[in-house]
Amino acid sequence: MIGTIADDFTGGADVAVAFRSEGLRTLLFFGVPPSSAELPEHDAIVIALKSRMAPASEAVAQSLEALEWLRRHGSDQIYVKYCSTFDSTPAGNIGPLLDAVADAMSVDVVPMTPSSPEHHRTQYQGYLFVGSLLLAESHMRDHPVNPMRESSLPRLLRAQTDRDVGVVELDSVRHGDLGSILEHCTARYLFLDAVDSEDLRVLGKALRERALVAGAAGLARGIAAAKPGTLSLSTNPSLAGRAAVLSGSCSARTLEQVAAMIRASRPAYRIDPVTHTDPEVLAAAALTWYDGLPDGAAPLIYSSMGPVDLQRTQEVLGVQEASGILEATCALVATGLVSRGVRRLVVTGGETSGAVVSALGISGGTIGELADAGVPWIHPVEMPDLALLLKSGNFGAVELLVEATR
Ligand SMILES: Nc1ncnc2c1ncn2[C@@H]1O[C@H](COP(=O)(O)OP(=O)(O)OP(=O)(O)O)[C@@H](O)[C@H]1O
Ligand SMILES: O=C(O)[C@@H](O)C(=O)CO
Repeated sequence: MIGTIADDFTGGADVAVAFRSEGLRTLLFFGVPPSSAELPEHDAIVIALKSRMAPASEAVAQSLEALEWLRRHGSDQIYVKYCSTFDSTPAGNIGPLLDAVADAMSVDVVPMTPSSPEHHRTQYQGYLFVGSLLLAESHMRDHPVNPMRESSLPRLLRAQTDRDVGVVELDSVRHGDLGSILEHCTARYLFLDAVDSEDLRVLGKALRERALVAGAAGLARGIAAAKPGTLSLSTNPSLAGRAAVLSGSCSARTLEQVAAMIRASRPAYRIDPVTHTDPEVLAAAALTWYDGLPDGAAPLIYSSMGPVDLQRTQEVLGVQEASGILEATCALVATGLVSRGVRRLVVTGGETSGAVVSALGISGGTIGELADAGVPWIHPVEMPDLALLLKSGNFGAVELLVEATR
């Protein structure tokens, strides 16, 4: 049974879809479940944490708790899911987190790759590409909270760990003896090139019995394909009820999706943390605006903004402070929307989703139909009449928010 530790909530949904797409019965939890949790039959468990941007010590503690829970509940393989654009800071948290998990499991070599061709992320000669651009030349260069200014995966990881880092180049992935490469590897971390889903399937086969593997949803799917289940993804939407979008991501694709909502003449309300810094005040104003909308409106409430405005806000308030204010505000707005009858709630951004899901008291959910690649509707255990779409910052078609809330 594959147990996965994902470093944010949208990433948890993404990797859960990867397992479900290969027919695995997959349970998705937000945070570490209680020991007493009764579990339905399953082939994979994903525990999504809010550890990506947390202080490294906190991220490590959360991950070790998740690891212990997963091993106690029958996981014989652990997958550490990080972002397909390797979102992290020079201090972590990918390195510290992997160090802690690998040490706890006494694992010598951790094979991995962020390659996720479905999301246009590929690894070649140890470099990470987004579409046809190197990571550091892509939109990730100006990511609002973790700008990525380096494209070499070994260099990125070496800044976060003292352990050795190696690369297996594409030619060896395609034509080499991966078993022997892994057996003779002296590096703790081994980045495996993969540029298409066939490469990931080859890797999945080679890694299906490894105790610990890491990467994004692409490799997770490769491994699942090597031990597929029998479930098919739901294709029957059966989604209904009042809809709203709450957007806290400032990623490039989200900005385009927000613009599409405005172009589609959806009622839109912008939360501005510079005018007020009290989340209660900001949320109350947004909800008062919502209360004035006509029945059936499917509005957008957002703080998403482009890099120039964002930088100005961050200079005035501080990066962490601005995030803290807005995440707390989104959490309050989400609670208010659900109590007012919203039944289809779309949230953009991993950190924002983490704040919202925690505020709603949702401990997990089942994976429903896909709104887009890696973006499933989630049906929360505690609120079966609510459908939740947690959208990764850079995922989805430009019209995704409009379409998902029709
Ligand atoms: N106007 C703003 N000013 C400053 N910070 C903002 C603003 N709007 C949003 N933020 C903060 O930026 C962060 C965005 O991170 P989040 O993880 O939600 O999105 P993302 O990084 O695009 O998503 P993902 O991790 O799924 O790719 C949040 O902490 C959010 O509160
Ligand atoms: O891997 C990705 O890109 C996503 O699942 C993600 O982690 C977004 O936060």
